[in-house]
Amino acid sequence: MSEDMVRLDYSYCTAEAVGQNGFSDADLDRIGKDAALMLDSVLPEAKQGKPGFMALPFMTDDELDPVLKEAGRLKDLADTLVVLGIGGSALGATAVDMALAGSLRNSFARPHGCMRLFVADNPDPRSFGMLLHNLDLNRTVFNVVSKSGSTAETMAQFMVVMEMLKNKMGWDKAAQRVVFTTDPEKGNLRLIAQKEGDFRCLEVPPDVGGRFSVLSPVGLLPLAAAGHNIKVLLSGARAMYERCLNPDFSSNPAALLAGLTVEYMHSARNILVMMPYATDLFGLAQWFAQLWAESLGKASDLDGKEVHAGQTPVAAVGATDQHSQLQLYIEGPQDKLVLFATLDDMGGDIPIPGLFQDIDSISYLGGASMGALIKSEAKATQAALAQQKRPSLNLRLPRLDAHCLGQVLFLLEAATLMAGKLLRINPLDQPGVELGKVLTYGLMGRKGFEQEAKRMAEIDFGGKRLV
Ligand SMILES: O=P(O)(O)OC[C@H]1O[C@H](O)[C@H](O)[C@@H](O)[C@@H]1O
Repeated sequence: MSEDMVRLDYSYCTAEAVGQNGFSDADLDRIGKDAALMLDSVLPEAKQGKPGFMALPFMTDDELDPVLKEAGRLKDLADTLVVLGIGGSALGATAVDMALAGSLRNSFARPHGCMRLFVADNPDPRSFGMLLHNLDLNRTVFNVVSKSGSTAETMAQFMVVMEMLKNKMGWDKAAQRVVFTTDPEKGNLRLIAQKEGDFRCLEVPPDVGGRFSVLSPVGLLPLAAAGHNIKVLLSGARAMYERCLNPDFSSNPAALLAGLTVEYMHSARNILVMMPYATDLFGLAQWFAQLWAESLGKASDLDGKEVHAGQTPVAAVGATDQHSQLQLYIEGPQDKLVLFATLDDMGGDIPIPGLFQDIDSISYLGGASMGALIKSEAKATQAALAQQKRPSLNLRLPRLDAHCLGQVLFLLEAATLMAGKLLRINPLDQPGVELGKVLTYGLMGRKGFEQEAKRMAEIDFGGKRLV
């Protein structure tokens, strides 16, 4: 196996490591048989690039060209890019930018040729207002990302920004500073682009759902503008695609991840904690939370039977959350599976100087390094969980670069699809989030949603009992 490969370590899911909460060889055989049936249905479609996210790693240079050209045009116009989008239209760009440029990326100047990237994903007037207040509009461009083109939060942000830009520089110049990423044919952004003419547009492939779209122009444009090598990101995803199409369960990391997590769901491990031991991977854990939650949290199975499937994802980060959540994971309810992610090469190390050698309780740190400390903590935490018969998995990344990240993104997407197939639910829709949306439309007075406004008056219990 190449040294560049992301590996899945499932040693802490075995009976040897966690007793009755782990799997024996016979269990693994059984899980493998179910997974083989699942792979029989997934692989022929995946080979055809279905569902749509399977084809994204294979975008050709011709398909990438408009993305790279647009990123270049934006860089010529400005040094700051603000993405207006939410959910799958926001989390992927944040995850990759945070991973590759660091959690503190917006606190310091970026290297030459790399735009500052802000992802404004919430219509919270306080935080959005503060961002707008601090932006120099002459040096800022905006990427409005919405597959549907109807998401209230994103459209509201767009309208606010457009008004500001228009007042400052007139409509035509303002429109040049805004690029849409949206469906090729449908939706309000497409309509506005057709009507107003001045807006540039990139396409979200119609068969790629928002939470699976990070490797489409949704994620690729902002990432290219921020200076990340999107071709290397895709090459990592391609390498993982090959491995996820392996019909042999025991060599297929996505099938293993899906098979083991679904098996744990069946034994009431209803919570999946993703806990990377790297501050800069916290965005990845948040991106994964949407992917896992929206894809697997379903009321009914493919036959319409009520199942209420799913596993609650929790985003944590090591070592930080050892000092906040770990107590619960080690001694609380036996309802969790922890998915660690660790880096073999932390990307630099900091030696700890040998100060205070007369204080035994800290002298051992002198001469060691921060990298050695965080790596020991990751190992110790997995082992400590196992001592309490708590299973865990570990995604081992050789290092934090675009190639490894491309592998991880694709692996988690493929595993999510496969988990959905094993659960016999549809992992590609999200019917449950609709009701809240239409009730909001009712409250906001949207035409055609008068019934929802009435309904809201009946079911709004908020504020009825205040203390
Ligand atoms: O890209 P958009 O159409 O604006 O959608 C943004 C988000 O909105 C929804 O509520 C969906 O639940 C998400 O899956 C989606 O990523």
